Amino acid sequence: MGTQMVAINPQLSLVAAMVIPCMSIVIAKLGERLRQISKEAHLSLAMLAAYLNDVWFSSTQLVHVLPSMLTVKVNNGEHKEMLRFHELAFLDLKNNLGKKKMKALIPQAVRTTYIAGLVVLCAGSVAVSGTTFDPEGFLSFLTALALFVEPIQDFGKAYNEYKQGEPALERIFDLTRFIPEVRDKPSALHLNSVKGDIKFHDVTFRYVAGMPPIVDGVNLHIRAGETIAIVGPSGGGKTTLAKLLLRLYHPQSGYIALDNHDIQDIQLQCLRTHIAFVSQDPMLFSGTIAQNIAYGDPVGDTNMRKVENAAKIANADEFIKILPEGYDSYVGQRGSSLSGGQKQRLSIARAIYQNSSILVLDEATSALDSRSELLLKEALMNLMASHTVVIIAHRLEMILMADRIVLLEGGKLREITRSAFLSLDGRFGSPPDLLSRELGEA
Ligand SMILES: Nc1ncnc2c1ncn2[C@@H]1O[C@H](COP(=O)(O)OP(=O)(O)OP(=O)(O)O)[C@@H](O)[C@H]1O
Repeated sequence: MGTQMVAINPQLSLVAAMVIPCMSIVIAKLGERLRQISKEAHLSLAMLAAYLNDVWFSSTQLVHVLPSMLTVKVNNGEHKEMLRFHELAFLDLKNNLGKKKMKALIPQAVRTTYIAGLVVLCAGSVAVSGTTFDPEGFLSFLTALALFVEPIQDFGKAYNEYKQGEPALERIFDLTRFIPEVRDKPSALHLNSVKGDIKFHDVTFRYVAGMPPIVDGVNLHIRAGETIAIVGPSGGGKTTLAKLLLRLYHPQSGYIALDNHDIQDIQLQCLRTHIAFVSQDPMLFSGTIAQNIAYGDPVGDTNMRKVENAAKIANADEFIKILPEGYDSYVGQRGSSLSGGQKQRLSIARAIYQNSSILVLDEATSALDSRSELLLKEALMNLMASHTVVIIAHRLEMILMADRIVLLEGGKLREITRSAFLSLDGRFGSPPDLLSRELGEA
């Protein structure tokens, strides 16, 4: 088409060619604007989705109430939430409308720029050269030009589609390029079994650079098969110690050894297989009770015999059995159909199912009633004989089960005797009258 145009009118062809760079600049500028608008639209949609996920969960027929909705209701936050929803939905609507408008505007703006540029340049060159106007030749030239311009416009459209999708692409690349801070060394060890001997060597850790350390030069030896209780003020760093053991973070100095191997030299997956962790916030996933208990199964299987055994030890069996579908009952999103104590018992059952050499219980019984805790305590007594157990607790019943008690305060760790702990006057545990009674029993 280009050669035909040159044959019809070389002068006008040159002028038309000169408009193409102008058009490219317009496409690039508008494309950049579309990219920005698309990014804002992606962000507002993500914010709306995160908000809906946090507060609401829509099923096909109903809007189910999530635990977060309980907080909204008891704090009379319905009106505030409605406003927040409207604000986010409106922002999303505004950004998406802006994107659609921009997409509709770009082809028109490109065409207008091209025609206007062409008219100006043609008129200018005709005026300057004084060439006589040939309507037939000009018409043939325009026809050839229209056909020539079509692929350029298609390119413009494709470029804008790309610009529109670029923010999403950037996000995907950000995720795929993300390199976790804690990762396996190429020569990391795989340990088939561990005894459960744990040593913290002068471990110092802070979450934020420049802030005082949460854990400051901690030394601790937990022998295989021993049960140790970590006590201390709320926010003192007890959970952080467990997270360091699980290699969720790296200490800034010092190291932790498992069976005399620095945990940084052990394969991450292997390390976490040997440590069962029950968090203070029992986290259940959408799925059945059996699937939740068998979540940590090394081969991704659900061994029903092991599931039922773990549930019995965790004293969860009796409430599971009376559910209409027993172990096949769905727990709802984040276990929303279960009570706090039931969720806690399922988390404990999950840890027992894992059958690791080390069991870390982080406030694992805080939501249990006295009877359930007593039953669980008996079960744990049996487990303690063959496992290394770390108990992070405020409840005296749990603390006094340990062979040793360590106090973490101001980042420093020190071992204390039972009587020294009890003389702390219930600062980090149950009230003093209960402490005295327990001391008598102990
Ligand atoms: N991811 C994080 N980023 C920054 N600071 C954190 C993070 N996690 C915990 N912290 C801070 O570290 C400190 C210790 O938290 P940690 O959860 O270890 O305390 P804890 O002794 O287990 O408390 P509690 O008894 O209340 O459970 C707290 O001040 C907490 O705010």
